[in-house]
Amino acid sequence: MKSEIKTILVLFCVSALMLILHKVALDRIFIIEMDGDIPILALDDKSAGGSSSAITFMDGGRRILQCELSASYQYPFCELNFQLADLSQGQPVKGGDFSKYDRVGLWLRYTAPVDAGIRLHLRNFNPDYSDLADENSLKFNSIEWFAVQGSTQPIWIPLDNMQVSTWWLSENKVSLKNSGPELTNITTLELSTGTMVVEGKYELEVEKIEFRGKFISKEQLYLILVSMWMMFAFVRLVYSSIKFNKTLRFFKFREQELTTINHLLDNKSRELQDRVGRDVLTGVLNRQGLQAIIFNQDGSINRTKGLSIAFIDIDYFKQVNDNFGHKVGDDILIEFARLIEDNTRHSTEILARWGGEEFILACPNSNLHEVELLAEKIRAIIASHRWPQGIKLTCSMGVAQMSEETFEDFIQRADLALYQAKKRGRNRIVSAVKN
Ligand SMILES: Nc1nc2c(ncn2[C@@H]2O[C@H](COP(=O)(O)OP(=O)(O)OP(=O)(O)O)[C@@H](O)[C@H]2O)c(=O)[nH]1
Repeated sequence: MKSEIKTILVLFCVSALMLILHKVALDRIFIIEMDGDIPILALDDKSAGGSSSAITFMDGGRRILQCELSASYQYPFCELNFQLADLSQGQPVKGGDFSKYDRVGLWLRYTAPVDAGIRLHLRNFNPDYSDLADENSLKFNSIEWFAVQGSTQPIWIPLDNMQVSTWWLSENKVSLKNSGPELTNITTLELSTGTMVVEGKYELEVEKIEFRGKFISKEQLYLILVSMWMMFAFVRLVYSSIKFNKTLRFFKFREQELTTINHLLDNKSRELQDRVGRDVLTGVLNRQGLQAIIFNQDGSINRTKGLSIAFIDIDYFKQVNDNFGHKVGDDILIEFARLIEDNTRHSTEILARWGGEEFILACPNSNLHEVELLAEKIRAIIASHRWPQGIKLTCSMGVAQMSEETFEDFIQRADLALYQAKKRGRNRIVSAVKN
């Protein structure tokens, strides 16, 4: 941001400097010296059949034109003729390109019998309409102005004010394409007496003629400035978009990272929840796990057809521990749980370790008769299974179907039935009395 402000300030200063420089400097100047190399002639209307006479000479650095104007010709004139290019036949015409200048300054004094005008002609050569054999075919880019006598020096004339004389257009039958002012190949500059003249003596003193323009036009300067600012805006836009994309990519990456972490946390939390609900030794559900399945969120019991359980207890398990050691006891517990799970349907028959050597087989959609049949099947499997170390193992069960009672009362009824099974000699099933 800081560097951006710096750049804007620099651009602003450069723009201001360029505008100021353009205003006060960077001038293109061309001076026509009165006693220099440029041939300067005095011309009059004698060549057109008139009888005016003109002479020129230098006086203290000033070019003087003295003219005796006679009305014998329809358009009498005298002029100072500055020859800027060689117009000899057979040579390519190399005039001056005055289109590069904005204005011309004239340091002159004019004396006339009346308040007469004065004319400036910039004659242009263009092979489209000019013929070296005919001096009159050079285009007349002209201007005539009045109030010359006593005017402040210099007189600045904007070159945009030059116009092509209409008499010249019609005399030379110039096409529309070539009818506008043209200053690219100026061969001659003429300072001539005006159109509304009377007979008498005229004198023109010229000290200096100076053309001025700018090396860079206003339009070019504005184009450079606008391009500069547009370039800055473009670079800034590209930079911002790259930066934005980078930030976007970073945030997307972070989002992916967070999603992965969330997944991991989810899995961990599920794993922990699972561990809390499972018995560490046998891997089957524990008390908590069973209750989480049996109870709904609102505390009600999840049953459609009915909930029946078999409360299972291994017979004389203490003796197993005592005779074969706790480790064997553990292995027996693990195998006992696996055997029951292998012989039940996991989707509808849920085994949980209630504590010690006690298990509950819960059947959420079974009635008492169905669970009695299942219990009997399991009892027989346990009793006939080949246990390690040749151990003979049996189990007793109390089975019950839940009725309108609390879960605790229901378990207690099944427990009582189990107690009865133990009392009646073990390795058997007793159904709980109905509530
Ligand atoms: N190895 C092992 N033994 C356990 C575990 N939990 C409980 N026991 C043992 O299980 C035995 C249960 O004994 P009792 O309650 O007297 O019952 P029993 O010997 O099975 O006799 P009845 O139930 O009356 O048939 C105790 O010795 C406990 O130490 C366990 O996780 N591992």
